[in-house]
Amino acid sequence: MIRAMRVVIADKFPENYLLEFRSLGLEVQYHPDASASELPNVAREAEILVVRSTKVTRETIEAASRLQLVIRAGAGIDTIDVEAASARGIYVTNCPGKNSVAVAELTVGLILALDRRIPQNTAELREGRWNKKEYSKADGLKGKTLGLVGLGSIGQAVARRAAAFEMNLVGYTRSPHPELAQSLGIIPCSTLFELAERSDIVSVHIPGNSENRGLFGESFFSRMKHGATFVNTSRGSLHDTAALEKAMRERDLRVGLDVYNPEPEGGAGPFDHPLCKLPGFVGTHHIGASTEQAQNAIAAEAVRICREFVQLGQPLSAVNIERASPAKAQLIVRHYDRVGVLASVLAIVRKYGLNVEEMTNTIFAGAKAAVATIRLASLPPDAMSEELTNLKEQIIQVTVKPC
Ligand SMILES: NC(=O)C1=CN([C@@H]2O[C@H](COP(=O)(O)OP(=O)(O)OC[C@H]3O[C@@H](n4cnc5c(N)ncnc54)[C@H](O)[C@@H]3O)[C@@H](O)[C@H]2O)C=CC1
Ligand SMILES: O=C(O)C(=O)COP(=O)(O)O
Repeated sequence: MIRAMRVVIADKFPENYLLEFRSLGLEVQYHPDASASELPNVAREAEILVVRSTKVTRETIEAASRLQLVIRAGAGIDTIDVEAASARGIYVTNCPGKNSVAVAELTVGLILALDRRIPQNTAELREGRWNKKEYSKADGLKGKTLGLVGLGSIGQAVARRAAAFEMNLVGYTRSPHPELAQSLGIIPCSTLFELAERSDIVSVHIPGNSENRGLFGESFFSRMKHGATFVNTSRGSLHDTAALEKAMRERDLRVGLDVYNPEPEGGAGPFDHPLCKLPGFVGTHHIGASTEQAQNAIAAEAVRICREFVQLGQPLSAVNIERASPAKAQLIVRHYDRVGVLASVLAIVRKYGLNVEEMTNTIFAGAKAAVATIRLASLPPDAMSEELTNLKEQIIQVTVKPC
């Protein structure tokens, strides 16, 4: 008997969207408080695993023997062992762009909070002190230069909001798009250091992958203007905390963070961080994506990806598909649509020791004939094409092309 595919949701998820998973014919298991160490057990029987920041380790991937798809209900995929998933042929997808506005709103909130010292104002009021004298000192944002590192979905959303504050915008990105930058009024910087030197406020919107680890260290902060502002709502692994502390103490750098390295697992727990006690610091609890609007948009996207997966057998936007195909040749076989034809073709390909990299089979109207496109690791010898052509009862035509 074929059992329904099981989707395990191992993080907090809007409950009304759980019904939508069920309407796809999926069996839903909801574990909102699962930790990374519980996940190998929780996901053991799952075909589809949906997570927010809960870490999906190699151990989970290897324990979940039925797993076919991991959906990161968010943007950053640094919490998932994508390499382990790829090694077992498991798709990994994220929900790009669906929480960008929420992160951009928080970024602007941090920038304003740092300029006007809103949390410090509130703390003094709570302690029963009126201190207009101290808190009357603020710069204002109009005419200040905001330097955006990363001009993807969130960087662009921040740029649009900063433009409303009449700020000047400079940007640095790995994937320059001059027309887009121009349309957003962003002046491109050719290096990260140029951005550091030109900006009054730097805001970081790049992934926390291994290449970007520690990108913001002493050499970057020492190029920032004295008294400038650094905001990171992307990942804690991107900045060097000790260098940031030094810059705060020696160069009056103001710092706004939503992300830390490390962060406590789960929703609540003790937290002791060296920057939090410094006067120029404003921070939040990795809540960039945590608005109802963003979580509904993320949940709707996770459901859409599941629907696509159930209907097509694959997600169309997995992050771990080999983009540069290793195939060197295409073997195109037009054949009769009969039992065993593809098996005969593949047996001959195997006899010649050729690895199949990709393969599709398209049926023509009436289901009498089909075309198989088999992409091979190397060009086959002429003898193989001849052998295939000789299968006259099964094969209509054989073509070989390099690719
Ligand atoms: N605080 C929070 O709750 C959230 C944090 N994030 C973080 O924000 C990051 C960015 O998100 P999106 O804008 O949606 O991603 P995105 O993929 O749309 O944009 C990232 C951009 O960064 C660029 N980039 C990568 N490395 C770079 C480098 N070294 N220098 C300059 N540019 C570089 C890429 O070319 C790309 O254009 C995510 O990877 C995630 O870590 C995302 C959502 C919520
Ligand atoms: O989407 C992202 O990359 C985030 O960092 C948001 O994480 P969260 O969904 O709040 O655990």
